[in-house]
Amino acid sequence: MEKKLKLGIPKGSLEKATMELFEKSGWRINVHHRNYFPDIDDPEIECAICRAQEMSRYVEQGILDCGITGKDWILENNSDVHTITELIYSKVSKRPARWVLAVPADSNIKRLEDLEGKKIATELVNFTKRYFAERGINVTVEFSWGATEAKVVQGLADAIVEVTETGSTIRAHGLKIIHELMQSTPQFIANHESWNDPWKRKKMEQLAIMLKGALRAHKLVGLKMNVARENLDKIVEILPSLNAPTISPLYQSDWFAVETVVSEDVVRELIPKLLEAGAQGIIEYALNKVI
Ligand SMILES: Nc1ncnc2c1ncn2[C@@H]1O[C@H](COP(=O)(O)OP(=O)(O)OP(=O)(O)O)[C@@H](O)[C@H]1O
Ligand SMILES: O=P(O)(O)OC[C@H]1O[C@H](OP(=O)(O)OP(=O)(O)O)[C@H](O)[C@@H]1O
Ligand SMILES: [Mg+2]
Repeated sequence: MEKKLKLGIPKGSLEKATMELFEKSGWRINVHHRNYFPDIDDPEIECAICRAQEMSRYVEQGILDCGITGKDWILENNSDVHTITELIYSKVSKRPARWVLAVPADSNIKRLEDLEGKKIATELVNFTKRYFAERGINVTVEFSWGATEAKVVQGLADAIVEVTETGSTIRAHGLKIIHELMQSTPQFIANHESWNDPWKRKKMEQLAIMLKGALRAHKLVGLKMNVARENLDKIVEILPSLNAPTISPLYQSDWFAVETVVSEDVVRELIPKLLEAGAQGIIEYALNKVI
């Protein structure tokens, strides 16, 4: 029988970034309008789109072999799943999402303890209840279906526990963050039984290597240049490098090709310095994966 790995892709905030990551990793996923079973260009994988909030339950129950979802929802559901690897990306940046306690800017609630007897609105009910219970603070936690920031503004709750990435939604509602409860990043998780199946494990490991490789390549570029022997030490000293740079002699000459991988952010400072130190024929190129 043909073997297939059932892979869950999160719908919602992480969907676009996840699709882009798979594309960069070497798998093209094609979503059809109003259909939650997208095509993937790998006959060994079967994709399903499902809510990030429910993913870990489906993986735990074996409906899916594996999937990607936030650490926050795995903890909220208390799911018993195997974490293959953490994948550090977000909706718009590479920063982790943060679950924070926020109150109106003029509130006299300043610390966690000030919430004793108060009401909190959140989508992350179980986690929040546990968090306050572990600290011996009595609070009422109410489930919010979304647009949670509005609830403190409307006076429906004293505080909210909400996810933030850039902070713009919190700011737009005139709220202030008084505490961070957790940071959450996407996790590639597996059902325990699937992880113990050698064929499935191999396939999941292949995915993990390529997904991590594509993430590591983000913001990294390759730099290559020609350098005369007398300038070589000077150039190597200037170069920040993941590893030592590769240096190869040019054919029948006293020049060398120097190759390295650097962060994209430093290139604009680096290239003028390299030129000044005698490098020639400098090229910068994009990287798809760094393993
Ligand atoms: N603005 C954001 N920036 C980064 N990560 C986010 C953001 N919003 C949500 N996430 C992450 O995406 C996952 C799903 O988020 P969330 O629970 O808000 O559902 P959603 O996909 O946004 O759907 P909904 O429209 O119901 O909110 C979570 O793991 C969360 O940490
Ligand atoms: O700090 P920021 O970058 O502003 O991101 C935070 C916002 O992103 C999420 O909303 P989402 O887009 O998922 O909409 P939702 O209200 O339907 O959850 C989250 O619920 C916040 O409202
Ligand atoms: Mg959301």
